[in-house]
Amino acid sequence: MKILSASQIRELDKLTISHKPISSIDLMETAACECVKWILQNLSTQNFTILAGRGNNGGDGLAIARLLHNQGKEVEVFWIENSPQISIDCQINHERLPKEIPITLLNAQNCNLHIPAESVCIDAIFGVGLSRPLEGWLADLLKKINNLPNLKIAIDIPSGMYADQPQPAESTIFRANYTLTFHQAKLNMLLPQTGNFAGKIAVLDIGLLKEYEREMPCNYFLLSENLVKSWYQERLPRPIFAHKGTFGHSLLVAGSLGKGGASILAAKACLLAGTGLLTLLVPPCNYSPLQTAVPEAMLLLSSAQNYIRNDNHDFSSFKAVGVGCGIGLHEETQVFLKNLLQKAQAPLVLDADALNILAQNPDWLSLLPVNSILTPHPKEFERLAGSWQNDHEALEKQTAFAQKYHCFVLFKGAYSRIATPQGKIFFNPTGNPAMATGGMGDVLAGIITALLAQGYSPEKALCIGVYAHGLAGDLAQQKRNAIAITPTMLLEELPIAFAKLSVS
Ligand SMILES: NC(=O)C1=CN([C@@H]2O[C@H](COP(=O)(O)OP(=O)(O)OC[C@H]3O[C@@H](n4cnc5c(N)ncnc54)[C@H](O)[C@@H]3O)[C@@H](O)[C@H]2O)[C@H](O)CC1
Ligand SMILES: [K+]
Repeated sequence: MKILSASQIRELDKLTISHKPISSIDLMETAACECVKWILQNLSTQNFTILAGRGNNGGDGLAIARLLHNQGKEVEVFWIENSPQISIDCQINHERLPKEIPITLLNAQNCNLHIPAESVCIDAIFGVGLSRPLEGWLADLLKKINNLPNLKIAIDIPSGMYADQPQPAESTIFRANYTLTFHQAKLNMLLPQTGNFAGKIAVLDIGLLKEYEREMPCNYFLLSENLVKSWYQERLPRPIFAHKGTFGHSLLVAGSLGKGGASILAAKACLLAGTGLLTLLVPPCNYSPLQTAVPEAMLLLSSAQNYIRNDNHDFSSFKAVGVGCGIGLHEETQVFLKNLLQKAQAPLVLDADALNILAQNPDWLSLLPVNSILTPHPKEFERLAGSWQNDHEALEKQTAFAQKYHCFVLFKGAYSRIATPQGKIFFNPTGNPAMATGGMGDVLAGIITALLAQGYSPEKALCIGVYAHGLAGDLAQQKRNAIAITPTMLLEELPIAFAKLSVS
């Protein structure tokens, strides 16, 4: 699914209106109907306060007010003079508002509002038409609303948030629990500095014409369940006469003194994600726990007791190699990594300390085999690529890095994003904040390595792996409504996540 810019969405809007054909007022009605459908399906609240502006986002809000009223809900409207003109469709929806709905005008002179605590607060002040940061009484009004305890829903985009441009520092933005967004999530909802204001995102289909979207140039995509399923199912069902050799032999280079757990987590994930065979290269200090916790794995031992060193093991039989989880930064481990980069014959996944070693030896980046997969969290990426002023600069750095070194860069976090050497970025919608616990990355590295070993291309292995990892995290979180989950809890759900991806 493409993540178009605000101007492309406006263009798609126009094309839909002229070619479908549908009038703009009817498109607005569809948008409002979809919002009300979502509200009725997801909330049992009786009272709603609509904050509507004077542009088309405000028009959506006024239509939502009418439709909720028609459903027997208690509705109150604050009509906010946020722009000198009233859009035509907003005016029509103002005229359509039933007289029973109380409406109060708010402007610079009169901006007092009282919202009962039990009322759900719906923000339809600004949509994607926002052209400058909110100031003065409007900014003060939003700050006041943000301090209220009410459940808050933003329509299309939280007011004050830019759709696709760098957000000026200190901007005032409506802080939503949910954002009901039309057609697609907007880029800034998926980025760390602004995304928090959107809360949970629900994408509502309002029937914009897909054939025109297809032709619009775009480098940003949101992974959809259907796309990930179709990629995963390319290698399914498993042949009846399959044997362990059919699904590849993975090598994980992981662990050091005090970090044997990382190798155990990566190993378990690699097995559950379907590698046919698994060997780990580990230091002897991790030998016993690994043999006990993961009896399925074979072990190669480093000749150094507590860390990995270059022992000239033969890696030629492995179909994929994952390196880095808990390996530490010992200088002999660094030599090992350099040697691996120079000699690797199988696709590589570089995680954690493998990335930190690269950051300490930037010259070695040129040794990265083409199409290697790097899986940094933001701090690791900063060590590799330098710091950034805002999320958009971080996105540019990620794209540039992937293109320069012809590798895939996964920037981990909420809406983890995957940069390809061709300049595309895929955002991942699965996962949740309960997954912010140590060891989650080790699990992910194991999963991606297993998918590579089974023969998926680096791009598909990475996208499927990230999606499945987040999905398993969502299943584990939902099982107990947990605030935090451990990687072990996620591992338990991994087979279910893959099973879900294996059915159409
Ligand atoms: N295809 C769709 O997605 C559909 C979208 N709809 C809704 O329409 C809005 C976009 O509406 P638009 O009239 O273009 O703009 P806004 O309502 O966001 O803004 C109103 C108006 O305000 C002015 N303005 C901009 N910035 C500021 C500012 N900082 N201070 C004061 N005034 C400002 C500017 O002139 C704007 O025009 C979209 O988000 C959807 O909610 C359709 O209803 C359905 C189809
Ligand atoms: K809004």
